[in-house]
Amino acid sequence: MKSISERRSQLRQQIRKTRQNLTALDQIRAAQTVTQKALNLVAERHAEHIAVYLSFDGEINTRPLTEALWAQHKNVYLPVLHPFCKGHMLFLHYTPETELIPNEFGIPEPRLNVKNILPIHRLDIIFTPLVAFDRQGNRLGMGGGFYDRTLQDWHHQHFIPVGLAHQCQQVDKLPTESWDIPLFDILVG
Ligand SMILES: Nc1nc2c(c(=O)[nH]1)N(C=O)[C@@H](CNc1ccc(C(=O)N[C@@H](CCC(=O)O)C(=O)O)cc1)CN2
Ligand SMILES: Nc1ncnc2c1ncn2[C@@H]1O[C@H](COP(=O)(O)OP(=O)(O)OP(=O)(O)O)[C@@H](O)[C@H]1O
Repeated sequence: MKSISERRSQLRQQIRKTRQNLTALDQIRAAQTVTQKALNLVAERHAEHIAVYLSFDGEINTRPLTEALWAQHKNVYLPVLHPFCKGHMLFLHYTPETELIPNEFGIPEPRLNVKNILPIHRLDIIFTPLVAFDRQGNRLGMGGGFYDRTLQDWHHQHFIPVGLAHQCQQVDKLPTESWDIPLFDILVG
């Protein structure tokens, strides 16, 4: 019998490969569907401060959503790896003028500037990347535990965490760890 962590890393590899193999047309359609669902949720929650992420590795493309949010004069934020608190993230204001520099994983992020940090408790929605999810709303990420740490205890906070995913990322039941807390919702494209 394989350990939970072995099963999680095997699943991570398998679904990342499937996701990377989606066609350009699949990607465009999925992003359109998810953008519409996300904008509906933003309106329903009267959300003003919204965290997104810059997509890579076949993740749902958040660019159309980001541009729609800017057009609605919403405040948009991106995760930035914490410079010395290993495994933690900060959320920085993101505008079309924001200068981006690649982090240690090659994902572009805003240059760290204390003036642009928004404390997590002021966010209304955190749109969350994920590799795999199940019907219960559990998520499996890239394996760094970054979002796990940010989202722990979210029921006692103001924001809601909402995953964005392709249909092919759904599994029957994820092998979960003690720190996994189901998301508020997962929008599927
Ligand atoms: N778009 C996006 N941004 C994000 C995340 C994400 O999942 N998606 N993260 C969500 O947590 C954080 C970054 N987490 C990551 C964790 C591992 C790897 C990665 O590529 N790992 C390599 C091996 C490790 C290495 O190169 O040091 C791999 O798996 O091949 C990338 C991002 C913050 N920003
Ligand atoms: N709430 C937490 N507090 C402390 N450590 C944690 C927490 N959540 C996860 N970790 C640590 O982070 C590591 C990676 O966790 P896991 O495999 O669940 O990441 P993931 O959900 O795939 O990644 P991510 O959240 O970055 O997308 C684990 O080995 C675990 O020790």
